[in-house]
Amino acid sequence: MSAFVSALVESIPYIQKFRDKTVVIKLGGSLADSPEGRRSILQDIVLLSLVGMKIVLVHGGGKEISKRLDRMGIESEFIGGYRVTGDAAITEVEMVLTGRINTELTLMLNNGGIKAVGISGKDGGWLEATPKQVGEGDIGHVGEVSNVDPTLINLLMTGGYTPIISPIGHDKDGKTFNINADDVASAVAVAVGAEKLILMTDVNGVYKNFPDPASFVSKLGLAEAKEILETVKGGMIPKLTCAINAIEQGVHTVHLLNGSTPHSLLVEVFSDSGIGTMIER
Ligand SMILES: Nc1ncnc2c1ncn2[C@@H]1O[C@H](COP(=O)(O)OP(=O)(O)O)[C@@H](O)[C@H]1O
Ligand SMILES: CC(=O)N[C@@H](CCC(=O)OP(=O)(O)O)C(=O)O
Repeated sequence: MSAFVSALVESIPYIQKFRDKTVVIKLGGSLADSPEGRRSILQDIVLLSLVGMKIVLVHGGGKEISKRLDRMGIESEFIGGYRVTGDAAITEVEMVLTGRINTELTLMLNNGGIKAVGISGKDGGWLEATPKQVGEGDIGHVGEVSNVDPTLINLLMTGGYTPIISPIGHDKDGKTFNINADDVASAVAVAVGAEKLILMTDVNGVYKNFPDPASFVSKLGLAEAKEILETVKGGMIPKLTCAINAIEQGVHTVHLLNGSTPHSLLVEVFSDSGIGTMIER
């Protein structure tokens, strides 16, 4: 049997298992410098949708936001992996996330062969937030998810549309919040009862001692994930935190994957071996 046929045959049980299941995929902004990686992820998403999985795509955009803020003369400062977001920054953040990245991904997926609809948390008012307390107190317009109403997302999926989500939320007074995209993906995965949450980033997954390749972890239970959370740094803090929260609230598995590796998404979902870090209860 050719390798091509073997791979197709190996994928049969996975296609059967995940048909009609909801999978939330988060695309990290760290992949902005890898257009090839991004294109292969979007192709994979088209394929997963065409074989019957219900995909919800949540995107970040940290790198592009930092570039934009730099051009505007606004300094980027992070506390615990979260961007301090003042009044001047929030307008730029929303413009990059909802105005640019969301529309670009939506267009690429529509041209790629599935029906995609871009939304932020403001459309239909489904994503409510409160000020996030980090360190000393709240850090401007940084939001913590306080409520997800999954009605709009479910409506889109039922109608055959793939929701593409920009992580911008709001409160009842009309204040706009910049929410970490991992946090939004995790909250959405819980609210829609997702089978899987897949976080695509620019590293292979979780390392016990980053970046020592020998310390890479391919499978983590909940207790071990909590232990490792004490040692990870930067953007891995919100990522691992939200992976743990998702599992504790009913999502079956969370996968951390390197989006720069071509078609890592297909390999992770459709093969026995997997390629990233899988976290399960
Ligand atoms: N223990 C660790 N394992 C893996 N990555 C880590 C670890 N500690 C810190 N990191 C950093 O976390 C980054 C991923 O977070 P982030 O840059 O926010 O990605 P994204 O934009 O995809 O959300 C990696 O590029 C890496 O530099
Ligand atoms: C509060 C906060 O930190 N928000 C993030 C939102 C974008 C994001 O999460 O992008 P990545 O997925 O690329 O990290 C930010 O401003 O960078």
